[in-house]
Amino acid sequence: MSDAPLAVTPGEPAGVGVDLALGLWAVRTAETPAFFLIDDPERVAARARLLGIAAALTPIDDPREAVTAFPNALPVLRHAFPAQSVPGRPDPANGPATVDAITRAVALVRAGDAAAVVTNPIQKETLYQAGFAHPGHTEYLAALSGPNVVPVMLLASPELKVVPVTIHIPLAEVPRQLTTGKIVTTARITAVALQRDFGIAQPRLALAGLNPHAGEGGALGREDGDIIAPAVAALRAEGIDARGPLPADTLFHEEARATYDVVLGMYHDQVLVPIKTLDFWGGVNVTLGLPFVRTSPDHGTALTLAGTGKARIDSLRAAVELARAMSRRRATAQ
Ligand SMILES: NC(=O)C1=CN([C@@H]2O[C@H](COP(=O)(O)OP(=O)(O)OC[C@H]3O[C@@H](n4cnc5c(N)ncnc54)[C@H](O)[C@@H]3O)[C@@H](O)[C@H]2O)C=CC1
Ligand SMILES: NCC(=O)COP(=O)(O)O
Repeated sequence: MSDAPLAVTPGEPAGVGVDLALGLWAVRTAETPAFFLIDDPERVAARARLLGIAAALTPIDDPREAVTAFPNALPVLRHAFPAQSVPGRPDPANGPATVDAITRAVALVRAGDAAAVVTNPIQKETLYQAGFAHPGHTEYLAALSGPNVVPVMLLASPELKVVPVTIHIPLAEVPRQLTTGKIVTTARITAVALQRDFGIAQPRLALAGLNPHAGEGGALGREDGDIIAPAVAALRAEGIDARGPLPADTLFHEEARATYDVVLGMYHDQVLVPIKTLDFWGGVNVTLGLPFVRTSPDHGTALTLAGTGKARIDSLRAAVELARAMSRRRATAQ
């Protein structure tokens, strides 16, 4: 299935997702992986006109038509949204259809009609208002995949790979939710994925401390010694090349980056700030631990840019290319 088309979701209809899909298709080359967008063809055509993109669209009902159509027109798998989508103005009325597009993409990849899922950004607050009960794609995709699936968020760029052990929770909750078991499970899934999906035979994992100076021997916080150090010991006992807890402030400069393949950080901003600072455009969000490949741009809905033509396609392009590479690698390994 590695050369099946990629299923691209629209994300927030009032955001930049559709602009990016149109923009990427418009600058496609022979090397661009074929993809189809799950969306309303009329809505996509209207956005193309607004953007001044002379994109040909092919409405499709069967994703298998996408590969043949792609060189000549952007294949759009028909998907209805109940409310008009005004760029920059999310409407919770479109929330269920936004989530349904993700659900459809997963069903298609699991049926073998798509090689991977590439999601455009969702406006999380708007989906919460519409009743969406998951923090984001990561947890929703895991829920769609089965009861025992533990998802791990990886942000990957040529410069750096990072994994937040805790993801979308309030900062005050981090010390409460951080456990040795959670760190070990996250690290195991990460190590397996770096081998399988990125071809790194012996991945080197650097685990950041939670507190300043990794706790300074307990004087600046006890979690580093009590929770993270035992996780590192357990991982090393299993043969995983893990180091830490390491002070986070000196973990991301160039020489430090040469000493590991991935950093596991203890909370979202500890690792997303460095990667988005180093490489906002080349970064890709990947969900590890799923029975299929899922990638996404690392940025959000960029509401103020929707419909303006100013949104950069780079991160979606990187997400599409990484999805293709990962799905090919998995197919070859089977
Ligand atoms: N995978 C997903 O579904 C993600 C969703 N989000 C959601 O996106 C919404 C907005 O989040 P923000 O924190 O404002 O982040 P954001 O990434 O949408 O915007 C941050 C800044 O980057 C700029 N930017 C983002 N994408 C760009 C692009 N393609 N080209 C040029 N400039 C771009 C924006 O204009 C803004 O100045 C939130 O609801 C958040 O939850 C955020 C990250 C990932
Ligand atoms: N900050 C990363 C992010 O929001 C991505 O979340 P998800 O929707 O991919 O789970």
